Amino acid sequence: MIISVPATSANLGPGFDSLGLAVDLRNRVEFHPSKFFSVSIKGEGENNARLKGNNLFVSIFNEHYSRLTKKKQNFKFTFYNSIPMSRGLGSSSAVIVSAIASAHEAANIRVSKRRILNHALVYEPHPDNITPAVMGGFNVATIEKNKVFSQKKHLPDYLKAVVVIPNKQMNTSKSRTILPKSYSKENAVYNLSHTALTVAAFFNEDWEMLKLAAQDRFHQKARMKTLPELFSVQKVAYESGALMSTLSGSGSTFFSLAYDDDAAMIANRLKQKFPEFAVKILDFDNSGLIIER
Ligand SMILES: Nc1ncnc2c1ncn2[C@@H]1O[C@H](COP(=O)(O)OP(=O)(O)O)[C@@H](O)[C@H]1O
Ligand SMILES: N[C@@H](CCOP(=O)(O)O)C(=O)O
Repeated sequence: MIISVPATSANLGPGFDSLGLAVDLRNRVEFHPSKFFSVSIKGEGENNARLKGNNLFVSIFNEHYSRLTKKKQNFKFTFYNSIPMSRGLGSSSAVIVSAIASAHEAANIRVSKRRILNHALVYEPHPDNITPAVMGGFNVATIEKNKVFSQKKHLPDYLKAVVVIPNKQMNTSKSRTILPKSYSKENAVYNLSHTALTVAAFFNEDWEMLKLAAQDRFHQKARMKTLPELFSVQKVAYESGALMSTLSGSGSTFFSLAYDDDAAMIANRLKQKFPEFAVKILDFDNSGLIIER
């Protein structure tokens, strides 16, 4: 059995903790019961010894497996990781979602995606990454009484993501500590109206509206200042035809959305100007969590 979960780009400018979409870059896990516990990692994190001993996936998996079965069982886990860690592409959400889904599969208990999402909220209290990780597509999400309420929009094939992935890791919880504790009414209204416009533009497929809509006064600037080259990344992406260009999650990745026909040129310009950063063109993902039995 293989369980896979896509990378996600959260916030999308003004939609702090509420907007996110999924891209076609997946972490996969295979597992089966075994006499001895073992972890093998291929791809991202394969040289990180810490992940063999103290692994977020394993601790969440064990918690759910013992809750569901009241039993202890060793498993052999093989991880195939494509999502870079702490770069604003939702690696922690992917791990949380796949661990919860895997534990249910291991316990032979069928569970809805919505339920997996609500379990995931316990480990990641903002819903903007976990929602597209589970559901795929573009999502707007909120929390009421410890549950996620969300709406999804499928993303068309003629759009691509162009992502610039710096080498620098930005830990999400640390990056949240640099944000202001409160915002003025003016800035709150600014973000509220821009988030609403971004959501409407996605649902109405008014892609040309996104550049104006996806402006933020809550978090981007403060975070980008820790890696100032990101201001130039955004400028070059827009000059080269990006429809929107925002910090991905808490960074350090920069996410741009573009028409299929423009994506290669945008990526080439970004590669040329920022040879020190990885640049990838990705499809959007509309599936979210996939369980292949
Ligand atoms: N493939 C993985 N396997 C195990 N743990 C992971 C994996 N990916 C991410 N993590 C955990 O999530 C942490 C990164 O979380 P975070 O800083 O929120 O990054 P991101 O922005 O990518 O979600 C890592 O330090 C690690 O504890
Ligand atoms: N809304 C969160 C999103 C964090 O995304 P990540 O991919 O960096 O974990 C935030 O802005 O802190």
